[in-house]
Amino acid sequence: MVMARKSDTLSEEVLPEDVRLEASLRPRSFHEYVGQGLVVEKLKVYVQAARSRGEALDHCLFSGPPGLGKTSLAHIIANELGVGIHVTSGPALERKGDLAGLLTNLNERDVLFIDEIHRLNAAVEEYLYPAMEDFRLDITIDTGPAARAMKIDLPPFTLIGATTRTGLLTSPLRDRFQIQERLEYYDAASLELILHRSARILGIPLEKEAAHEVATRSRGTPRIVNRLLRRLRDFAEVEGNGKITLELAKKSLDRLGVDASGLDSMDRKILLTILDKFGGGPVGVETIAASVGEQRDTIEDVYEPFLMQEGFLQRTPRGRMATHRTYQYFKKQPPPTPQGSLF
Ligand SMILES: Nc1ncnc2c1ncn2[C@@H]1O[C@H](COP(=O)(O)OP(=O)(O)OP(=O)(O)O)[C@@H](O)[C@H]1O
Ligand SMILES: [Mg+2]
Repeated sequence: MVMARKSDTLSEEVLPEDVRLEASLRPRSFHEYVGQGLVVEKLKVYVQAARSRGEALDHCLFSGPPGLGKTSLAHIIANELGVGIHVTSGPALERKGDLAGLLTNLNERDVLFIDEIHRLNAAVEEYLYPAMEDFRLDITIDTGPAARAMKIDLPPFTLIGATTRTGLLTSPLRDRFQIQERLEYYDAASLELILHRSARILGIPLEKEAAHEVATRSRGTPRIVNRLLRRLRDFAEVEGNGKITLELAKKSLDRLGVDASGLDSMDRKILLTILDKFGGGPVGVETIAASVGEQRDTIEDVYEPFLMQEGFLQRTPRGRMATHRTYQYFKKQPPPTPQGSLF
């Protein structure tokens, strides 16, 4: 289990309490899965088609920032296909034998879900190619002069891979997924629906206006919405009458370091580093990572996509740059350039 490194940011890795919470709140069918409209519409068609032909669904690759619902989708697809799901992750498959064990245990049309598939090691990855393409395993028995190559037939199955960025996959692996979908950040309306659903399941009284406030301050991410709901419940029970009201939500979110634009403390730290230490950029992501004490991958997977979508950050060939909006947000004056104003 991955432990969070810092407690003052919203967007960090999965906390142990999330694992329990998510199991109870995870949507179980397409019907319960809120948002991602176009992706879900397409998947419904593919699933129905595969079902009616009695075939395994084509291999699927889901990408997108953490907490947007990749794992949930994999479980839903298996459910809707009416097949079993076997769950593992890239780092867990250390040796070819680990993968062979899983593959030879699959039933016909089952789903094999590999989370963090970009972290598969090269030997295991190559072993996966014939399994994906021809439902076949090429194994070698014995070593040295006695070594013999053997082929094992596998039942047709569906591999579902999840990754934060498709760019992290080698192209031979990526090309073997016939279905590739990218999950986007959720709009506030979808997050509100998710909040109300979670509040209902957990029995937490939640005002409509409060739900709207939380939804607009959750970095477009269902996992964060659910995490904040839990924290607000604590505030409501200890300092209020148990109900999450707009006033309580606003006050508690401020105290949690989540501002009105939904930026958390690490978001602000990154932007301020670019503004104050590097004159607004351009500055390389490695340098930013070192300055804020975060890993480069985390900056690229978790923080940058949201900051770029919200117009706080620009990626240029020479590095990351602050935008007009960043200066406005921090109430700072953009630096003058020889041509006059930068913007
Ligand atoms: N579309 C959705 N509708 C309702 N709830 C959702 C949706 N997507 C995600 N959630 C909620 O957010 C939680 C996190 O989702 P999930 O674990 O599927 O994300 P993920 O993309 O796999 O994240 P990671 O990259 O960290 O593995 C789920 O347990 C669920 O409660
Ligand atoms: Mg996941």
